[in-house]
Amino acid sequence: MTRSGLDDTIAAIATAPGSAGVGIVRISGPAALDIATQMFLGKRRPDRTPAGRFLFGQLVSAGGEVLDEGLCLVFRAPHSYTGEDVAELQTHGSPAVLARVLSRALELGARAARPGEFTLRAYLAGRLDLTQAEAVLNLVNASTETARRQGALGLSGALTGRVERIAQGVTRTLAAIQALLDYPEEGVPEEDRDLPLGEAESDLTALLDTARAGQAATRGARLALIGKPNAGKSSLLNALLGYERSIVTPIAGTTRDYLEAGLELAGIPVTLVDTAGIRETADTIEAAGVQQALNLAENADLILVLEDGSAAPEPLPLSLPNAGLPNTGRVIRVQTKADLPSVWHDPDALQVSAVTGAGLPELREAVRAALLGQPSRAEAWLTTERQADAARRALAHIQAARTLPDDLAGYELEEALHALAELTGRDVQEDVVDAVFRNFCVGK
Ligand SMILES: Nc1nc2c(c(=O)[nH]1)N(C=O)[C@@H](CNc1ccc(C(=O)N[C@@H](CCC(=O)O)C(=O)O)cc1)CN2
Ligand SMILES: Nc1nc2c(ncn2[C@@H]2O[C@H](COP(=O)(O)OP(=O)(O)OP(=O)(O)O)[C@@H](O)[C@H]2O)c(=O)[nH]1
Ligand SMILES: [Mg+2]
Repeated sequence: MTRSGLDDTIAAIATAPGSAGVGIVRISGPAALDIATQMFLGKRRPDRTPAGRFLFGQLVSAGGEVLDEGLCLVFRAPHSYTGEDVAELQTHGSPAVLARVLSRALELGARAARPGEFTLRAYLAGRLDLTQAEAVLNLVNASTETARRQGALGLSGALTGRVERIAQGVTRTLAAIQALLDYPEEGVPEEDRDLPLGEAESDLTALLDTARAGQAATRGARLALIGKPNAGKSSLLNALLGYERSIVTPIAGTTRDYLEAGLELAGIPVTLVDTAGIRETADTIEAAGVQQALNLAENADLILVLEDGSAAPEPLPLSLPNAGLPNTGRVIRVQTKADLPSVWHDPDALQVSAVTGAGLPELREAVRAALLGQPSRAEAWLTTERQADAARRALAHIQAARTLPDDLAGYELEEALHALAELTGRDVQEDVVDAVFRNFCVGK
């Protein structure tokens, strides 16, 4: 996506594909109202209508054919979502109507908008910062109440506010250090050095602690069920889902290919992944399934390791690829078949029965705790890896500054401020911005 072409007028269908009561074609840019006037016939012309009005009329083709009747909303720069002149054509929401209305707008000189281009224009006009644009994306994609709340909080500027409070503390120390470099005899008082930096460090650490929850809530989480054949993986998947999705038999090696199913768990959109039981095998097909299971475990956000409680414990013949990663809490150990007499005991394993449902609430709670932790729901969370990465770099610079002499600390604090400004998007490279907007759909 380039910044050139901001003089263009862009158009797109803003509503979801498929049939709906109403559909919207949005046109934004200097020619928006002119284009609308040529394709919308009502009592008043859009280009002679004051901002904030809507008109009723007919949408017409080049040859004068009536495509549909509908409404035209008129926005005038800078008072619109994009900050530009905007016309919204609200029609009956069928794919056929919307396709004709959009192509008429394109015929009249609009260019098809790229993904996220309306919101990009709002960002470039300074109407949204980058965390707010990311929040818009979260709102558009929100499938759970937690994701919606975080989207709304982010759009209100709450995340930027959190980041800016941290930046203020850093700026205060930086100013004191710079004054000291000019007037060395004064010395930096502790209330301008250790206190604000200590606070910035703990606030930033708390903010970073929300990143896992923020990403789980907005992007969803993948949960792999891993274990030996017959451990009860498919049965547990079915029990968590509440319906028979996966084949269960007493034969070891029933599941060969992996299988995914979605559910909402504590406000997180979760994809459960059932996998082939892990064992050494001469069967080529099964061996491929075992390899796949290990890859799925590696890429999962959380791994449920299942072991049959009614059978003698046997270590998995293959070590889990994530063992020893710093990312703790990625494994939950589950002792299955808790309704049968158990032949081993391990206080670290959760006892669950897919048959009676015993232990399922505790398992759900363990998953929730592993994915969300305890971040305050009222506060804005980091919701993207981009944000978390910037926050991590800022934290590292602040921590370095706390141990360094003043002249070197000043440099670290400048770098920390850069990273925080990247987080909000106040100081950010064009390719980073492009990467953010690439994730949007067309029409947003
Ligand atoms: N039909 C429709 N619904 C929508 C949007 C839209 O663009 N069109 N939105 C977006 O996709 C969201 C709302 N966001 C918007 C944000 C600002 C303005 C706007 O025109 N602001 C002007 C005027 C404010 C006022 O009259 O008080 C401004 O800020 O100056 C419009 C929508 C959600 N619903
Ligand atoms: N009593 C009891 N039996 C269970 C439970 N869970 C699974 N089983 C039985 O254990 C056997 C294997 O269950 P599956 O769910 O197919 O095991 P799996 O881990 O998916 O096995 P593979 O697909 O072969 O790797 C079946 O006979 C299930 O009925 C449980 O909680 N209690
Ligand atoms: Mg199975």
